[in-house]
Amino acid sequence: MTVTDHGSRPGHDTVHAGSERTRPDGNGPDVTDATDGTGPTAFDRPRAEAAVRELLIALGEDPGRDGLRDTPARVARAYEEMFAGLFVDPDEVLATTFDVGHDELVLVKDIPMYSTCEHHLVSFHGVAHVGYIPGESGQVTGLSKLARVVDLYAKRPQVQERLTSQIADAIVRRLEPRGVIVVIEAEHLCMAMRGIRKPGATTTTSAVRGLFKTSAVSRGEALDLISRTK
Ligand SMILES: Nc1nc2c(ncn2[C@@H]2O[C@H](COP(=O)(O)OP(=O)(O)OP(=O)(O)O)[C@@H](O)[C@H]2O)c(=O)[nH]1
Ligand SMILES: [Zn+2]
Repeated sequence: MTVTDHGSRPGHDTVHAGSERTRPDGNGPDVTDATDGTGPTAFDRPRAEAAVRELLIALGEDPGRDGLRDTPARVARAYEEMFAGLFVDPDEVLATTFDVGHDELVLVKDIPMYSTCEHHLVSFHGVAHVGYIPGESGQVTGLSKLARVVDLYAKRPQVQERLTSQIADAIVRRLEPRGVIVVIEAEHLCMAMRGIRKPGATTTTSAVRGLFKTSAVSRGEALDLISRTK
C-alpha cells in the first residue's frame, strides 16, 4: 500500500547503517544470526530426531509405541521448517532493488507472522506491519521481500522486541531509507496455555528508525494508517 504526504523533506537525510550486523542496542553481534559464518550452516536433522526421542522418554512416554514411532522424524522436519530463518541471509532477501521514482511511504500491513518464543519454544503469532520511506536513491524493494524479511526473522528462536528491531535494521541496512517503521502485534502461547494463562492478551512492539523517530507527525501518520481498519 502506498500513500502520499511523506515526500522527501529538506533536512531529513537517508538513514545510513554500517555494514556490520550488530544488535540494535549495539551490544555485540546479533545473537540469532547464523548466517554470518560463525555458527552452524545447516539444520542437524539426526541430532534433532535423537533429542525429540529423548524428550519423549523424559516426558514419561514410550517413543516405540505405534503413534509415536515417526514422531521424532516429524518433529525434526517441523522444527527445520519453523527455524529455517536461521540459515537465510536477510541481506540476500533484500538484494533486489529497483527505482520506481517513489519517495513517499510504502506500507505493507497485516503480514501474518508465526514465531517461536526462545524462552519456552512455543509459538507467538500475530501480524506485522512494515513501512518505509525510500531514501535519496529512490530505490525500493519488492513488496513480497518485506514479508520475506518478517518471515526469516520470525523463523528463529525469538523475543518479540528483537524480532521487531531486526526487521527494521535489515531494511535500514539494505535500502538506506529515510525512515522505517515496524509494528508487531502478537499473542504469546507461553502466556496463554501455561504459566499466567491469559489467552487473548496481546503484545504490541514497534521499532522506528530515521524520520519516523525524529518526526512525531510522520510517526503519527504511519501509526494512524496501521491502526486504520479497512
Ligand atoms: N519481553 C519479552 N518477554 C517474553 C517474550 N516471550 C516470552 N517472554 C517472557 O519471558 C519470561 C521468562 O520468564 P522466566 O521467569 O524466566 O520463565 P517462567 O518461569 O517460565 O515464566 P512465566 O511465563 O511467568 O511462568 C516470561 O515472563 C515470558 O512471558 C518476548 O517476546 N518478550
Ligand atoms: Zn515464552
